Amino acid sequence: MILRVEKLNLSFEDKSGKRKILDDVSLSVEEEEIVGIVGLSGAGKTSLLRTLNLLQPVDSGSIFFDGLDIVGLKESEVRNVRKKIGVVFQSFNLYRYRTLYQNIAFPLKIQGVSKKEIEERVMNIATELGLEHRLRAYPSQLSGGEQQRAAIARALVMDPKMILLDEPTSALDPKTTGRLLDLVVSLNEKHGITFIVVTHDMDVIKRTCDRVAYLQNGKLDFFGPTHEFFVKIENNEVSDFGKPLELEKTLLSANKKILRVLFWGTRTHEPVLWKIAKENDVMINILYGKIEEFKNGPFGTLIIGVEGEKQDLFVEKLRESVFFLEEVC
Ligand SMILES: Nc1ncnc2c1ncn2[C@@H]1O[C@H](COP(=O)(O)OP(=O)(O)OP(=O)(O)O)[C@@H](O)[C@H]1O
Repeated sequence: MILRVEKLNLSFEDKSGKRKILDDVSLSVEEEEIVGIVGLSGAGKTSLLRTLNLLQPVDSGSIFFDGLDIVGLKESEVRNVRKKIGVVFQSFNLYRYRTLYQNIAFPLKIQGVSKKEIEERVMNIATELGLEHRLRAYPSQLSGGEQQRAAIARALVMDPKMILLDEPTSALDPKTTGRLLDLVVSLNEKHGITFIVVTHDMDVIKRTCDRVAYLQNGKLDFFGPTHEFFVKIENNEVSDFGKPLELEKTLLSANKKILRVLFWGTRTHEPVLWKIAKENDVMINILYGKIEEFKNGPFGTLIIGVEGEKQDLFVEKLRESVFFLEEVC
């Protein structure tokens, strides 16, 4: 385990008085995991991320990073911890009057690393991130995707154990987003870096995250595997990520029973549905279907209509074989 947060509490004082922003938040992150933090705007996601890098002092609670409780450390010790935790802010925070090379080199320079080693490390990272041809450019001359990668390169150059990303795709188009997500997964797999990602973008969660933390009004409402989080969404237990597919009234009236079925992992590729329908002599009608590639396996959603005398038995058997089944009507 690389990170363990225990009973973290944070409040801010403004004109209307003291407001609780994080309420007894506890969670743990394994080494080499990618964890997403999601929730409505104002739920406390960025505040949580800032506490993890000690940019935000907390009221109470502990943060164990790499075995050490980092809450309440002296300034000199904080600097040592920050070397191991990279942060990429939503606004990138690149130095405007420094070239890309100087931006990436900056953290090494203030650590007193030799010029030769800086050159080597910056070149290696710039090449890995496809930025080697842009090293002389200033931030304003870089595209949004390049600026994002520059900010990641600057975090990466310190050889961190964990990187915190705040809304990494909010300024990117879909193609650049795809490239960035591939990069995060490859850095995670190749360098074993743990990532914690604050996002509103469900593609980020699906494609990169092993587990999801869902914050609601500063409380941790859910923390578990990505596919289980999407079941929560399908179940309408979280209100901010859109409703599951709305079914047309005409479709509903045309079938006796409508089921929403979720498959996860290798089961997604098995002909479970056809087999159980055949065994129970029911007719099925597929109204909607999709399979998405999540980081930890394929995730299938099916909406089916069922007709036949043994439809109740069919539902019972199918429920045993799939990840989630709900009778829509
Ligand atoms: N320095 C501060 N002083 C006072 N209130 C603050 C401060 N920073 C954040 N807040 C408040 O704390 C709450 C949580 O903010 P935070 O930025 O953590 O939410 P969030 O979930 O990241 O939201 P978003 O998705 O909109 O970025 C908000 O109501 C915000 O106004």
